[in-house]
Amino acid sequence: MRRPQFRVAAKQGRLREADEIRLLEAWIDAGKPARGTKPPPITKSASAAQGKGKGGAPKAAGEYTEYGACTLFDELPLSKKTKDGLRKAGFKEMSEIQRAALPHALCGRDVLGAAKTGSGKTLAFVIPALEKLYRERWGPEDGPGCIVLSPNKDLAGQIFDVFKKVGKFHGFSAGAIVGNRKGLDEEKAVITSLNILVCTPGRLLQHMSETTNFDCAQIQILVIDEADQVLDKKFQEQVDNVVSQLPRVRQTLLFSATQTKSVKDLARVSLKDPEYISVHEEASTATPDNLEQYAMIVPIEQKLNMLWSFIKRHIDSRTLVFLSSVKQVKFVYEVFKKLRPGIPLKCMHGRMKYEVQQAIVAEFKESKSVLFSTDIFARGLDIENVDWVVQVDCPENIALYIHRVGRTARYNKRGKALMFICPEEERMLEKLKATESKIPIYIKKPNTEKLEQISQNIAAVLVKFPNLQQLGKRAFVTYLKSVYLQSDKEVFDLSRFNMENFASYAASLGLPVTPKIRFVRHKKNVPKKYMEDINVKQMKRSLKPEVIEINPRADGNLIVDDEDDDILYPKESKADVNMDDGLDDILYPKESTADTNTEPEKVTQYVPFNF
Ligand SMILES: Nc1ncnc2c1ncn2[C@@H]1O[C@H](COP(=O)(O)OP(=O)(O)OP(=O)(O)O)[C@@H](O)[C@H]1O
Repeated sequence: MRRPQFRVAAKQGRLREADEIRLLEAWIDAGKPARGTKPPPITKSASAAQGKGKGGAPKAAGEYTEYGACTLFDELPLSKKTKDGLRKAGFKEMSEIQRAALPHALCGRDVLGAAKTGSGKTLAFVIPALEKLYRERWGPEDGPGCIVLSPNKDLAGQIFDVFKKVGKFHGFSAGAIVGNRKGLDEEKAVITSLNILVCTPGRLLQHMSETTNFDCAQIQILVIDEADQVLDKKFQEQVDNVVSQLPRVRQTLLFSATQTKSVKDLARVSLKDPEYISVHEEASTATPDNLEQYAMIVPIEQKLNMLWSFIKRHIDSRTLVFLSSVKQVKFVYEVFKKLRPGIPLKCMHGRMKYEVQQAIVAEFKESKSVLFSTDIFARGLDIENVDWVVQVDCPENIALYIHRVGRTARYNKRGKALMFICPEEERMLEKLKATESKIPIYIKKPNTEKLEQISQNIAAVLVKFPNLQQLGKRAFVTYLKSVYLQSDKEVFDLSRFNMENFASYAASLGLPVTPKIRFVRHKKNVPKKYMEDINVKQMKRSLKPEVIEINPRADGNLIVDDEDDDILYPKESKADVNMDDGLDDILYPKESTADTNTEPEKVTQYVPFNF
């Protein structure tokens, strides 16, 4: 039994909170910015005026200041607990997006926020979420009050970490739902009691339909990070289903560096009279100012040589390398590791267990190294001091380019980005260089004298490690598949490559022969035996069994016949092979045990946390 003095202290604490909430509510109401307004530019005199009646805390009882103009977190109408959390985490001055979005979000308005990568959008929604629940006096017994949707579990984990830091002194329970299917039961046991849930739409929906007593009818605030991606067609069904189960009266905040402008998308989440906040709309570039961007025309068969030479010449850098498929990431990582470039190598992709990914990110943060990754980490991943982002494979579109390069030059730091572009995909370069794209990218000529040729060395590695040969073959096939499945045919068109390109690309991967791939078209739901194999004749005629011939019909499905189950039947509209919707182990077959870079599986699920 609690001793009386504890009860007295608890009661006094509650009363103090109630007083604070009353004061905050009055302050928020009295000083709220007019709709559609932006904060004034920061000038020295404006800064000095803070706290003296312009944007500081209330001067006297009943007298409130406008907070739309302030520059410091301390000057906002925030609870002491949030201010203490911010101070402890080292956040003092607001970034542009925070200055612009927080005053509107704090007074309960819906916000559609856009700002460059690395500009601090996370705090622009974490703070209002904490404050909303605090002012509503949300308690553990009230269940879920805030949902944050993120496109993948890694980003969910990262957002959760920010909640943990800033919400340290609050009493909410929160969790990032980041586990695999095995952890579902464990999640079910706690999810109903979490106040703040950070998760992917797929996993949330799964709980909505399978977890007894999991009720989101009281949700006060819905946040969608990377909103353009989460509202994209890949998540459409899931998001619509989730939103249909949330109350209509709620606050909604959408953020992204490349924001959706589609009215239809916005209608789907029923934004009410939202504030459109795009702090960098007038900026001359869509990418961070401190980012140097280069592109290099590199033939497909020279990409690995170029990558290797780059790594060897940047052994004192922290470099993030993007490749287009899991198989490529694994292959390049394994082979380069065997060739010992003189800098630690790591690899990361969406099929790894969450804890393994976390450990790899932590190691990458610690030491100068090269991290090979799929696009699962193109968005949101916040690692300080990444020196270089290298895109070995062409990004699917301009938005993806912006997010990939945005992994460096974060929050006023400097950074560099380099993209390899095959001559066959040069159209992408034109698109990036177009005035409206606002991407200052410079063409760099490859220095062929310094280019190390490593195909022979890779071939030797493959002889020594036959399982890598299989992996190389799969990397080859999945690369072609990823190009084939891209929707932008102006950029991605396999027919622009010729047989020699493919043969030398295979040789550059150290493969003794070009893998035999047949692209077969067939009508939907037509049994395999009736499929029209258009290439057999051509292949026989040319007597080249490794012929790759592509001749898809507009409505045709693609079959890659290489006896590799998980690439045999690519999902069409859900073409992103790296997409993580929280259901990865349902969508994709388990990896074979030959996967050498994943640690033993642990059952990971949620990471609940009581603030
Ligand atoms: N006011 C601030 N003062 C100091 N550092 C900040 C501030 N706001 C954010 N940061 C830091 O800036 C970095 C980038 O922030 P954040 O990840 O929120 O960017 P973002 O805009 O969401 O980027 P992306 O679009 O790539 O997801 C983080 O390390 C964060 O801690």
